[in-house]
Amino acid sequence: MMTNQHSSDGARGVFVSVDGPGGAGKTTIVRHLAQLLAAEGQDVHVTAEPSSGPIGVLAAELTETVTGHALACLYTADRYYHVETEILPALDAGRTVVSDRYLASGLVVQRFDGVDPVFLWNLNEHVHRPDLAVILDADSDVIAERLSDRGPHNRFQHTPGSSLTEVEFYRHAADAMAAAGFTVLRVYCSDRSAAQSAALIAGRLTTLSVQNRVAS
Ligand SMILES: Nc1ncnc2c1ncn2[C@@H]1O[C@H](COP(=O)(O)OP(=O)(O)OP(=O)(O)O)[C@@H](O)[C@H]1O
Ligand SMILES: Cc1cn([C@H]2C[C@H](O)[C@@H](COP(=O)(O)O)O2)c(=O)[nH]c1=O
Repeated sequence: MMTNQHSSDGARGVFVSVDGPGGAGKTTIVRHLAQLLAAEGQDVHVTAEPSSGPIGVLAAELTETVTGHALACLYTADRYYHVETEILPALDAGRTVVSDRYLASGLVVQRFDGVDPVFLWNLNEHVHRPDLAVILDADSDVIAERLSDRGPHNRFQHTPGSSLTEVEFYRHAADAMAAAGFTVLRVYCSDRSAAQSAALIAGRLTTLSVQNRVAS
């Protein structure tokens, strides 16, 4: 995977991605996190994948009907476009970018269609690294219950046992990313409220910013 070039003036913003199994609470936690960071005075840009750009809109439209490698390529194309047109410009403007789904989702979701994780990893090889990749982890029974209360968002969440499989896929993705040198924060969110998970992430971002200031 590509490593990022950081601007030498230290003005570039911080990029945090939040991924994890369906129903783990990504969207809810991102909302709390954005509020916390904004309350600290940060200029926060919340985004998501699929992005609202043309490839993201197409991917979202086709998710129920297109499968496998073709869909993986579409989501990865959206990711590269998302980085180029939205994430990097926001970071260059000094904003804190929080993405609801990013690379780890790209390493996981298409595995439900049988796509080889090595293919997914290679496809994403040049994706911009988040400063902090948060991966939510949870007891699969807890998130299966949250999903059934809220209702599934996509075909991947209809399969019985999908929560257990997805938890395992995200653990594998977190291990692979950590082994490749990503800064990964695993947040176990079965027994934490969304606000508590967001506070944990915000705390880690503060530590990272202090470390980066000391290092520069
Ligand atoms: N501790 C918790 N943390 C986060 N969400 C929780 C928690 N407890 C219950 N929920 C609820 O779980 C449901 C799923 O949350 P959310 O939609 O944020 O998940 P998600 O990971 O974004 O799901 P998806 O991948 O399907 O979009 C919501 O109704 C949310 O209110
Ligand atoms: C990034 C990414 C997303 N998807 C799919 C999975 C879902 O159908 C949507 C995301 O919607 P949600 O409300 O956040 O669950 O996008 C995918 O298949 N592959 C990906 O890489």
